[in-house]
Formats: sequence, structure tokens, C-alpha cells
Amino acid sequence: MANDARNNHYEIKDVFVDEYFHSSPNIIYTPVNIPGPGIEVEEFESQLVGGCSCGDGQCSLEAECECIAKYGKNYTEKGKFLDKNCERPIIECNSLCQCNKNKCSNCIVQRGPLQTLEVYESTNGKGKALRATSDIERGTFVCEYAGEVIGVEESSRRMKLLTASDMNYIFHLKEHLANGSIIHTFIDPTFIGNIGRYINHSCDPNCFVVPVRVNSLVARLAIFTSSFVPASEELTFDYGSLNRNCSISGVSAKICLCEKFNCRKFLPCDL
Ligand SMILES: C[S@@+](CC[C@H](N)C(=O)[O-])C[C@H]1O[C@@H](n2cnc3c(N)ncnc32)[C@H](O)[C@@H]1O
Repeated sequence: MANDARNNHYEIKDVFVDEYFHSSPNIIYTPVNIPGPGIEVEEFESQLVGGCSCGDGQCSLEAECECIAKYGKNYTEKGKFLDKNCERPIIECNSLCQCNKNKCSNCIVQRGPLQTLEVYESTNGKGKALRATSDIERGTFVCEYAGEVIGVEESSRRMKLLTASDMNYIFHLKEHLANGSIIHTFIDPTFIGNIGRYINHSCDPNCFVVPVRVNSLVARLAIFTSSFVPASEELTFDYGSLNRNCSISGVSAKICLCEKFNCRKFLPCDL
């Protein structure tokens, strides 16, 4: 087990393990983000204030859901991502809300990943990859890209330890606020992570990533399909998308093996 994972100051035993078949024995599997070095646990666990009083009904504007009225509608009634909402924060109902989390149409990411995902070995040199055994409709939540949330210095330290041939898993999210400031979030599933860590890059992807908030102010990286995806097709996202506001960047430019018509030839690299 890597030292970084052993030294994580968060109580790993409190983190529930997901139910997928895992072929990498050195990885601690967690379905959700956990705070790592450089992150204050109290800040990580700070609760969003307020919740709705929708009871057992579906949260909607018509039903006067306070969360949707305040933060906007995120998903269709069938739980698919609404395209137009990329420009504002996606905030789901939280544990202070009185709605039924199993029925609420504003509780999608928190209900967990698609149940038909599987990790497999790619044949063209990209290492492991992710796909589903069922067809997936456009706008469907696939899974989170979850792992240790780490500080900027810890991220630099870990990046420096990587060699050019190492796989890099550190996701750097940059969120631009109206006041001009930027929130930087670093999520590293290298040692402690979920099934999202197996999603490869493509220059013509079938998924995209959006920051979603549930209970905490710390963003969760949610992966949704951007088109219909037939069963067994590899699930991919663009590592340098959101107008380059997020990236999984290597220590040096790696040759991209996505084999798409518009391939940019190299994986994103912002160092
Ligand atoms: C987040 S991991 C993805 C899962 C990884 N393939 C594995 O086996 O665990 C990112 C790493 O996968 C590899 N990778 C992902 N997409 C790739 C692509 N389009 N071409 C080449 N390598 C890729 C790179 O080594 C990259 O640093």
C-alpha cells in the first residue's frame, strides 16, 4: 500500500467501500471523496445551509421546492442532466432537506453510480478502461471521479514524484467565481478512489464532467453521458475540457491513443 494512503489522516474505516469487482489490490476503494493532506476536515465536512420541505413528493419548481427555486433546476423529471445548466453551480438537495432522497429528482449524484459499469483492460495501450454492460441514455449520471481531495502543495508534491511514463490521476478543477476569484480543487484517486479513476481521455468523448455540490461546499466531480452510449462502448471524457477549467494533466505531454478523427495527438498537459 502506498504511503500516501496509509498516512491519510481521515478515518478510512469510516469510508464505506463500493461494491464493484476490483482488480487493483493496492487501491483503497471509496465511492465518495475524502479529505487528504492539505485539506481541513472541518471545512470539508461543513454543511450547506438550508434545505427544502418537500416531503415525499418530487422536488420541482411547481411544487415550490426551495432548493430548486434558489439554485435552479439541474435535471429532468427522469433524472437526466439539463444541458443549459453548465454556467451555474449544480446544487442538489441535501441532508437538511425533508424530501425523499430515493425519489427526489434533484438527488441524482448522491444516489450513486450506474449499476452496470465494468473495468476492463484496453487493447491499445491506455491501460484499464471503463464501460457499461447496458445501453446508456444521453444525460445519464455514470459515476463520480472521487478520491482524496488534497491541497495545492500536496498536489505539486505528488506530481513531482511521477515519471513521464506513470499514469496520472490528479484532477485539477478550476471554478471561476463572479468576483474574479478561482476555486482550485485537486482530487486524487491514485491511492484511494472510486471506479471513475479508470475513465480514459478521448478528444471526442461520450461523457463530460461537472462539479456538483450535495452537502458540502467541496465540489464532487460528476460524470454524465453527452450522447447515447451503446453497451460495451468505452466511456471517456476530455481531460482538458470545460474550456480548460479542469484537467488531468501529465508531467509531460503523453501521446493520445484515443484514435478519434479529431485527436489532438497529446493528452492535456498544463505544467
Ligand atoms: C485517470 S487514469 C485512466 C485509467 C488508466 N488507464 C488506468 O489503467 O488506471 C489516466 C491515465 O490513463 C492513461 N490514458 C488515459 N487516456 C489516454 C489516452 N487517450 N491515450 C493514452 N493514454 C491514456 C494515461 O496514462 C493517463 O495518465
